[in-house]
Amino acid sequence: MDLKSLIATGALPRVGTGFDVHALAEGRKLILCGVEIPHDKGLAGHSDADVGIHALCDALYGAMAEGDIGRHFPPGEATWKDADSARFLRHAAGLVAHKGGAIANADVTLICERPKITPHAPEMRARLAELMGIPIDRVSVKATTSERLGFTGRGEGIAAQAAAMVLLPLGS
Ligand SMILES: Nc1ccn([C@@H]2O[C@H](COP(=O)(O)O)[C@@H](O)[C@H]2O)c(=O)n1
Ligand SMILES: C[C@@]1(CO)OP(=O)(O)OP(=O)(O)OC[C@H]1O
Repeated sequence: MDLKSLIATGALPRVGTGFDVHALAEGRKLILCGVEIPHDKGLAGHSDADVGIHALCDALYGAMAEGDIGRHFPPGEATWKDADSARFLRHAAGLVAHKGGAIANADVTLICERPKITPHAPEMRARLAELMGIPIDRVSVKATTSERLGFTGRGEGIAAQAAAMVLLPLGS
């Protein structure tokens, strides 16, 4: 059902949050929120390590009380080796639709000193919106440094946090 009809039926707005971290390593592509970004290092992981998408998936699963990404795609399982994380986000969004719900909005924050995220944010928003099947004006991608503090400040890794609101029929 579309968002407007769900609101009219008194569907319950449910919020979810997600957080993820991946280490930066030489010889890896940097893929953030579904977009490949030119950088001297990429994120290490079993999958493509798209930290933004992983955090967003957890926000969607959390909003539905459906566990986390590792429950749906067990860590280290051979099938997910170098997997495109787009697949995980399509699954999370598909589960919302399967329950008769809709995604109201999503907001991702990437935490790193480098690369600069803002120039890539429009493309990231467009990709996330496409994968979730919602309009781009309901998808936000932001960035912050950690003022050179901690592992993100030292450039050892990138962290992401996400929030999403989902409307679900009552009782689902
Ligand atoms: N990797 C990043 C980090 C930050 N930005 C942009 O810079 C602004 C200021 O960041 P502070 O951590 O100093 O508050 C931030 O609001 C972003 O617009 C960025 O593009 N990429
Ligand atoms: C989706 C998975 C699958 O191996 O991807 P990873 O690259 O291992 O990423 P992580 O965020 O550490 O854990 C989630 C995993 O379930």
